[in-house]
Amino acid sequence: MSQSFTDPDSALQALADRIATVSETVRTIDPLGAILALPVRADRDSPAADVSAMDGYAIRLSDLRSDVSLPVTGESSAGSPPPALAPGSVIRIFTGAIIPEGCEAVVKREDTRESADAIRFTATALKEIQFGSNIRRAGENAAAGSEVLPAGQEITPAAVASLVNFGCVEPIVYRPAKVGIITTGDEVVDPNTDRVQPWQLRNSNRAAIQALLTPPRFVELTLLRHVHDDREGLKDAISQAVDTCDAVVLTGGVSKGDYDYVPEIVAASGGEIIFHGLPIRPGKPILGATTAGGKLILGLPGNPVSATINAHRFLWPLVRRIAGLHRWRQPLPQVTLSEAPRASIPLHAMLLVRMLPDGTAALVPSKGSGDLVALGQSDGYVCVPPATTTTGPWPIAFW
Ligand SMILES: Nc1nc2c(c(=O)[nH]1)N[C@H]1C(S)=C(S)[C@@H](COP(=O)(O)OP(=O)(O)OC[C@H]3O[C@@H](n4cnc5c(N)ncnc54)[C@H](O)[C@@H]3O)O[C@H]1N2
Ligand code: MOO
Repeated sequence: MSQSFTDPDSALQALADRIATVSETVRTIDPLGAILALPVRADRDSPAADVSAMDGYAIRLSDLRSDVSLPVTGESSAGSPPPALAPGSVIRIFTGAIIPEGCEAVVKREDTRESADAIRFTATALKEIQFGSNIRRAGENAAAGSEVLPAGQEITPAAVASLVNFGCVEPIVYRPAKVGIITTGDEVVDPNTDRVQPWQLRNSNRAAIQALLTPPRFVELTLLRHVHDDREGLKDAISQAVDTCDAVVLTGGVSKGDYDYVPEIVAASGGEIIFHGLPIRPGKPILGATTAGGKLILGLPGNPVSATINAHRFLWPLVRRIAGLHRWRQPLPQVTLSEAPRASIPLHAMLLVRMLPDGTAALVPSKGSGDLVALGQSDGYVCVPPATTTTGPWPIAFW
């Protein structure tokens, strides 16, 4: 039963609650951009031993005096085990090298006066060095066995560094979410069509949604179809897409026209329509549904600005969720508009904006949801609540 929602975020949440997430996992040696299916644990303490945080000298605190010249009796360099530290002497040590037995602090080189094979301490060293100074303790980042990366996290370049450090060279990740894009409409033609007639237009919706989903590794575009405004053709396309994909997004055919077959086909196939129509502009006719098996069917309005904005606002977070990301909803930063929206509408408005050098956002003049010029010139859109004509700050989503 389709529900009536007063705000788009609760509609998104209700749909998210009904869809199944990917459960199959794979082991990969090339994990960048994939989503961890199991937490990663430290295979040993990090750091693995007490190590020096600075280039300098390993000392005993009882030797930290102004009146002594201490002989340098050895060296602890990264990559080899250290010699022991005898009382009344120091050991030259390098960043990352293991702390010698008996050492209680490391003094930076620049806080010593160095001669050929002995050192004296400067006033700074005498004042500042305490037990443990410039020593990174074994296990201070993580103890062996503790969780260092949670399941459901995207493997970013930063996470790759962490994985490798803990010896996890073949993490277990979710297989990508399979998404199918079906565009509809007799007037819509391939962008490579030679002579586009006045009654035709190029398929910009497919290009926009494809572009939106292309960067991440956790998405696989499994099916790209265009179908004419024909009930049987659309039914077949949807059924084939549902068989092979985790999520199917359609554009066009969701409104109230005679050829708008999407809602009835979804309903007839046994799916559950969570919403059909939301108090948003653009995108009022949007349709959110699930199949009996919990797959997502999202029907976006055909108008290109509407399709692009709502793919970003609804499809993108839902695909992230299906793919297994725990933080599938990304919090939006707030921005103040350089001028207030002129008209007050009783809908949640998503308004195209461009960032200005002073950090405010200017509304991009737009002729409506078919205006691909305004769309192309925008940096993103702001989400303004109903009946609002103030400059905010409002949440902003960047493309
Ligand atoms: N009687 C009503 N009419 C309309 C309503 C309404 O509530 N009552 N809502 C309007 C709104 S809002 C929108 S948005 C559109 C959405 O309608 P559809 O989803 O059925 O989309 P279409 O009619 O198929 O197409 C609308 C528009 O977009 C162009 N289009 C379609 N597909 C593509 C594509 N792949 N690439 C580029 N452009 C595309 C299409 O040619 C139309 O110009 O309905 C209003 N009507
Ligand atoms: O989705 Mo419609 O774009 O509100 O015109």
